[in-house]
Amino acid sequence: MSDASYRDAIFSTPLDRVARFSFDEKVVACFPDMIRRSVPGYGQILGMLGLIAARHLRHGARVYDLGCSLGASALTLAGRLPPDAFRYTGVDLSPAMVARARETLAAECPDHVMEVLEGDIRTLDYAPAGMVVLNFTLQFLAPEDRDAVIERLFQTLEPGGVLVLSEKVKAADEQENAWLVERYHDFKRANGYSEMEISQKRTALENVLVPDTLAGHHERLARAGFSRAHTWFQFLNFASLIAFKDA
Ligand SMILES: C[S@@+](CC[C@H](N)C(=O)[O-])C[C@H]1O[C@@H](n2cnc3c(N)ncnc32)[C@H](O)[C@@H]1O
Ligand SMILES: O=C(O)C(=O)C[C@]1(C(=O)O)C=C[C@@H](O)C=C1
Repeated sequence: MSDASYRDAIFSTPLDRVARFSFDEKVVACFPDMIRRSVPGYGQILGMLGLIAARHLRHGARVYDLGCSLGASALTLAGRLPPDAFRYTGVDLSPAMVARARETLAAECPDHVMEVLEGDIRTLDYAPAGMVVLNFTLQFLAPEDRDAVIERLFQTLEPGGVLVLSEKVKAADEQENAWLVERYHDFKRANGYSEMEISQKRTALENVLVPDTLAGHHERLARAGFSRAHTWFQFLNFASLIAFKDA
């Protein structure tokens, strides 16, 4: 994957009009670099997926990775679990992402059962699954569509199944939120992004990536039927939750 991946310079020159952020070919070409430099804890969250699957996934069960982008979660799972331990189904709306994910997975994990579907996670016809990964994807759905997707995922999970939900979050307290966002921008500066890149990306993501509060996520999971959910990771304004369906 790294061979054909470029440094993210998408917002490095001044733009007359900053377009809405979209997962097009330009983003696909630099996505591994973009997400690593833009999401605090991304590598750690990915690394834990294999350990969580090793503990919670029924042997041979299906794993859905919704908004799978280039299939990074599939690569981590394949690095931890043998081929017969799970069947992977990645789903993404972006044709460019799907094409690259298919190439990568065929080349890197030829012995694992890996499929990547081009589709919308709001309307997909789901098959029963032991684990669902929703890493930095729910935040891109219109807020009014989120409840129905989480309810659908609850129904899709087998008894004893788990949902891993990672998201950019906002703090309910205004001052706390401002502090987190400022330090997040420091994090981006430290990772080599300029003021112009930070500000143009922020404009491009306005009304496209709409974060919920952590409490909002927990309430939605409870409404959908999950009996328990924990926040197991937080780094600045990025967090990951695990939700359990009763066995
Ligand atoms: C930030 S990326 C996810 C990163 C990825 N999960 C990872 O860990 O590398 C969000 C992805 O969600 C996809 N996406 C957005 N809305 C979607 C939808 N309604 N159905 C399917 N995929 C969607 C985008 O195309 C994009 O690839
Ligand atoms: O750059 C930002 O401000 C982000 O919120 C990072 C973020 C995300 O959280 O999904 C936004 C878009 C890209 O997909 C990669 C990372």
